[in-house]
Amino acid sequence: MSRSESRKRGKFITFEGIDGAGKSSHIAGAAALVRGRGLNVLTTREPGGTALGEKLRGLLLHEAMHLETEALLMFAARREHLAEVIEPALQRGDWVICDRFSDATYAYQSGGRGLDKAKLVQLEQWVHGHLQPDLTLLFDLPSSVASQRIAAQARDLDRFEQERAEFHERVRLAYLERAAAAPQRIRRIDANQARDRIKKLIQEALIEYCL
Ligand SMILES: Nc1ncnc2c1ncn2[C@@H]1O[C@H](COP(=O)(O)OP(=O)(O)OP(=O)(O)O)[C@@H](O)[C@H]1O
Ligand SMILES: Cc1cn([C@H]2C[C@H](O)[C@@H](COP(=O)(O)O)O2)c(=O)[nH]c1=O
Repeated sequence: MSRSESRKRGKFITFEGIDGAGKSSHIAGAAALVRGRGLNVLTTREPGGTALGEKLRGLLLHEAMHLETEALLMFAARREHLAEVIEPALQRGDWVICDRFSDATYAYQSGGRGLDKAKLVQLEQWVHGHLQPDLTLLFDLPSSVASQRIAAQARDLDRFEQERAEFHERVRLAYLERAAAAPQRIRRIDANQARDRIKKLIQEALIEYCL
């Protein structure tokens, strides 16, 4: 067995939630906590995280497309991301904190857009049947509050952010369903509270589950 094979695999942590839930604001802090324990940690995002994935992200966020094309491109970007970034890091023993992963495809493409979940189960099996996040932090927030946060940013909105409130509520419900189905992996965080309080909840979850 080679030295890299015998090394303990790093932890894979994902952050999820509807647009504007506040998850990205906490990724650097979570990474700092892990680094503070003497561990290497890499932060990344989906869709994206590789040169090709970032090009696909540009298309996904800004070009109209068939909903199956959208789901396939999400998984194509993910395949590249896993091969180029996530799996090598975990094998080195590094931790990976990823802003969204496959729970987002279930929530947005199935919950939000209505794609048959069975198709996503097949794609997930194909692309990462052997790997699931160790811990997923689900930032849960009513879509009305999330839209106010996005509106306050005063910038151009992408295709998903431009969707109606009902779309975002369906996405939220789909996330909550996934959390109920996998309580050992997905921890719901009430994102409708002060950043400091949320930071503390994240720290508690990381320590309890992984550190
Ligand atoms: N707890 C909070 N209370 C109030 N505003 C917040 C809170 N957390 C984040 N925000 C603000 O809400 C906006 C969205 O935050 P952020 O970009 O972290 O969300 P996100 O979940 O990553 O959204 P997206 O997926 O759309 O990128 C930002 O303007 C951020 O400053
Ligand atoms: C991974 C993934 C993402 N999405 C959507 C969700 C968001 O609206 C954007 C990404 O933007 P963010 O501001 O960086 O969160 O993409 C999706 O629909 N399906 C997915 O699998």
